Amino acid sequence: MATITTTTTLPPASYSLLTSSTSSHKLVTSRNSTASLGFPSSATKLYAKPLSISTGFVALTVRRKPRRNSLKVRAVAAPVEDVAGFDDMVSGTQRKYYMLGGKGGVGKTSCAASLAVKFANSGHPTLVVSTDPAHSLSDSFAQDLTGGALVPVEGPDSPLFALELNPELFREEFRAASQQSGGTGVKDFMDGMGLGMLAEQLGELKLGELLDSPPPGLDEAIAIAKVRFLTSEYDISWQVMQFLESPEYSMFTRIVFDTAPTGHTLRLLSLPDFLDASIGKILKLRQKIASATSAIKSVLGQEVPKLSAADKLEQLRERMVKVRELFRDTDSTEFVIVTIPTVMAVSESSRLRASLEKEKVPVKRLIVNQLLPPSASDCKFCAMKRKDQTRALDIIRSDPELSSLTLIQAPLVDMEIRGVPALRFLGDIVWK
Ligand SMILES: Nc1ncnc2c1ncn2[C@@H]1O[C@H](COP(=O)(O)OP(=O)(O)OP(=O)(O)O)[C@@H](O)[C@H]1O
Repeated sequence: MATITTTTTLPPASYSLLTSSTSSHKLVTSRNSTASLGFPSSATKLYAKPLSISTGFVALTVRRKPRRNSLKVRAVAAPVEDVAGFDDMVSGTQRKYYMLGGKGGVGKTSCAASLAVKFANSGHPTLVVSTDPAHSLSDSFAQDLTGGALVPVEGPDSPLFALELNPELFREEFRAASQQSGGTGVKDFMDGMGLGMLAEQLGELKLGELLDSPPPGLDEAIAIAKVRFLTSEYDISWQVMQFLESPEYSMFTRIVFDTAPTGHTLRLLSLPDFLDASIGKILKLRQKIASATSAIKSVLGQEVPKLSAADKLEQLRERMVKVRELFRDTDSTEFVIVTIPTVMAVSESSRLRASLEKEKVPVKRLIVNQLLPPSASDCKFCAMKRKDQTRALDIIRSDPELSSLTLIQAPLVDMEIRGVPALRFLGDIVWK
């Protein structure tokens, strides 16, 4: 048996997570604590009254004790293979980025949050960022992490901060920049080209529709319209680069992204190329306008207003190029696909891997979450479920996109993964 000692001070309660003999994990508590874990008030509530849940797989026992002394949490685990390759993930002090993504509801946030906790407990100052407009980091950590700014997460041994990106921020900045220039920015371009009416018409269309075969000869106008109707992906990429460039983020050696469900994330990843092309066209158009207006200026002697919205676009374009470089850097970045053992989820993961490959985003690991734990006596429902899951695992093993990835199998735990202690527990199972 290998013994892992974590450094944690518990509130006046004892806490134990014990697995049945079928599982290789045990988390037990004893007195003699060594370090401090500040429990969030919401998590403390969890321990306020005795609680005992036990099934074939995991038993969670929480008992209040009168003593105020620190308690030592000792995780005892049977020898495990280095399945996830966590040693490799944790080694080195140069900054690394891990993006976790997959279909909605498969456990992206739980896996991302547990990885962030594990990094922080391994000594890395860590940041966990949610790029999902429907943030769930606060729910997962059972702490209020909202507000679009860095918020310290209470609990882990080394600094862990969370950031839930605000999808409206860039849109607001862009709007402000447009207003500064005394007009609506992009619309000024369109009006200047006699395309104001077209801009209005394009405004009725959805971005996705605009992406499909733009009418010939109207490339530039379409490009403008696309950028004008910014989606949350623009906001997110903008902020990702903004915070990565900012000095206050330089302390973090591990940054974990909890990404939005597949569709959003793919749009986010393909955005740099798309914007590079679109903004390139807009800037060309801007040049044309600038030379035309300077000719007018020389005739009429009028000052041409500065188009600061266009400057903003130029800045956005530069940032997009950096985002693309970051997403594709095999030395520092990795996209971890999270899935569940169902045929539907596996099919989507296969498509996601293919798309990531197309975008040249490095992928090495696949987490199959919520696998039924081994059991000697399955009920009829469990037996059926297990059969389905085995079939899905077989599909993964023969799928051309997925079979080469390191397969990380994470069990279905019979309690809600919520709060730092539960995330630590999940992390010790998943990130071996
Ligand atoms: N291995 C597991 N065992 C038991 N419950 C789990 C496991 N993994 C995730 N869950 C639970 O499943 C639910 C969804 O998980 P989570 O929020 O991590 O998924 P998600 O993929 O981030 O969802 P969304 O796409 O909605 O953001 C949560 O209630 C979480 O506690």
